[in-house]
Amino acid sequence: MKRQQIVAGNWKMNKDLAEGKDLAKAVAAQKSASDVVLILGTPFIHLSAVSEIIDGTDNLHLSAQNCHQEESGAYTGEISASMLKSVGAEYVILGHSERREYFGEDEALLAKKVDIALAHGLIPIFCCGEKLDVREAENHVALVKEQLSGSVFHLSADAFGKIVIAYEPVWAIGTGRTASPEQAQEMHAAIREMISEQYGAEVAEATSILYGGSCKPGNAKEIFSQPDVDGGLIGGASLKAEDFVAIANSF
Ligand SMILES: O=C[C@H](O)COP(=O)(O)O
Repeated sequence: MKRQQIVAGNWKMNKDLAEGKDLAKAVAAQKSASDVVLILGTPFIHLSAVSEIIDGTDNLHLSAQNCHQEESGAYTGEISASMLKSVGAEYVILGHSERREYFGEDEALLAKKVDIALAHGLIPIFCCGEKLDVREAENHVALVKEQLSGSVFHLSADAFGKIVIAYEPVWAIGTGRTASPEQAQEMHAAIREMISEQYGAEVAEATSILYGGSCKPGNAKEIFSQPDVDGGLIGGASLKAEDFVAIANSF
């Protein structure tokens, strides 16, 4: 079965509204006619406007970068999954290392976020990945297994079949230091094996696993050519339409 190829941009906390609209318009104007699913992961306040801009396009989709784990209530400053759905988001990035590091998000909390996102019809792009010390101690595969076990392996096979996994080695995020294609392939194959053990080969074969961490037009082709790499979660390079679309055209 052919897996979905996905290139998702994570704008993080960048671009004011006017700049974000310009970026979305530029991506919409340049996008390729290929089968690649292109996702714009915008700040919350951009979602409505970007949703209108990409409405009617073939392969452009909208993602949020986080959601709260509860349905609604007294959580000042927070945004719920149903709110995201109501403004046109189809995806939500969960478990990003910056959320883990700066906002203390752990596996138990992320499991709740994954559940509520799915309950509202959002597709989680679930991030996992090790820090440098873990990689150097060669515990990276075990660590990623813990992350997946704690946050997504409680799902039924049906529910798991809806999600996207993003492997992002923390040491490669925003550092200019990319995982080598071999390092990416090793981990992606290991993740697919974990999924296979949990849900069987069919689900594992159908799951899109994205690579993230200093992915750029110059290195995307080599990384995406690995058999278990199904695309990328792109930070810095997603802020320039030309670079983002060039990455999408790297399959
Ligand atoms: O979500 C995206 C990743 O954190 C990668 O960021 P980067 O491409 O700037 O290294």
